[in-house]
Amino acid sequence: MKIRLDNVVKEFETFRAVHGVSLDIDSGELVALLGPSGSGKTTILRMVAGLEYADAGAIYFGDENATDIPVRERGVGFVFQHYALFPHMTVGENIAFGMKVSKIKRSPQAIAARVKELLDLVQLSGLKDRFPGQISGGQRQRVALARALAVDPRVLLLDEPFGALDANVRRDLRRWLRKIHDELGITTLFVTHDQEEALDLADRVVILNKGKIVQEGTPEAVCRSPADAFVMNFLGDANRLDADIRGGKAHVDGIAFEADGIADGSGQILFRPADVTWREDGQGIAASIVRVIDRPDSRRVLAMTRSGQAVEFDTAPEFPHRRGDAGFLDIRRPRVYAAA
Ligand SMILES: Nc1ncnc2c1ncn2[C@@H]1O[C@H](COP(=O)(O)OP(=O)(O)OP(=O)(O)O)[C@@H](O)[C@H]1O
Repeated sequence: MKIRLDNVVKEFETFRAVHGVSLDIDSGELVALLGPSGSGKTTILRMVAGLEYADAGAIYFGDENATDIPVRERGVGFVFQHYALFPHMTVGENIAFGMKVSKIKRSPQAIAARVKELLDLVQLSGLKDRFPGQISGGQRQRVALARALAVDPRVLLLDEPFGALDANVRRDLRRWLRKIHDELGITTLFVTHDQEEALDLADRVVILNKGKIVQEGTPEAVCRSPADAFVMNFLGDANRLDADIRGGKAHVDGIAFEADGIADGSGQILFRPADVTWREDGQGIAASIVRVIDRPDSRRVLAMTRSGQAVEFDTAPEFPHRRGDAGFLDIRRPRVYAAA
């Protein structure tokens, strides 16, 4: 099922949480809405679900305008971070619940067969008779997904479904979710504020800031060509140096970087800590080392340029330099932006 958001607006009293968002999600696509807290991700998801009404704009499911269709008739399945399972029902009963109350009547045998099929799918076959209090958090979220899938939704909506789990479980579950998505091919919209989760899982990432889409594209596209300084910063560690832009060049501490098409004035260059090489041969921005921090597989070095701007970079664990050593920062893949 294709989903289309056409200039959707949502206001809470005087506060505009979603500013005219337009988005096309292809049938079978897994799209992540990624953004900082308060950027409007959940509000957009709730409007797609029908739990919240849009103040302006329209939401289409296929060719049908679904804007005014009530939640129960939209054919959506949800998994939320805190969408608790019914504690007094077993895992099997939780999964069966939606089928029992659905308008589509199924025989008890058909429901039992579907519960078994879903338990196999989420790899929890042995836990049918346990209660939610007797299984782990990761298992509970897998049951929640099975419950959402039980009624054959046209669209799956996931709001930080793994948000409350620890990092290793999260990583396993997102690989698992991707696999299930590939098997079932249900159009899926996934909300997260975790960059790694979005990049790992999604076909396409939609990055939001203050209720607006700032960039959308494949994980590769948003990583390799961040649209602006916000996206560059939000997707990972980034160094930022003030620059003076003149005649298509960005000048920082006497070094010039390409800045084609950027108007003269103040600007900034951003680059990743992995894209810096420390040199002693005079090539790059002059700097001195302020601190060296050990990490399991690398060293993170903090340096200060002559104009007093801080830069962090990553090196091999064997990096021999220490606090106070002078050298040069050779920067690869710098991105130049006009000052915000
Ligand atoms: N029912 C509401 N009443 C008033 N303001 C609301 C309501 N729901 C959300 N907001 C506001 O709308 C903005 C967007 O909220 P939303 O929950 O969509 O953000 P989010 O990107 O999902 O954030 P988070 O990652 O923290 O969940 C926030 O500023 C929030 O305070």
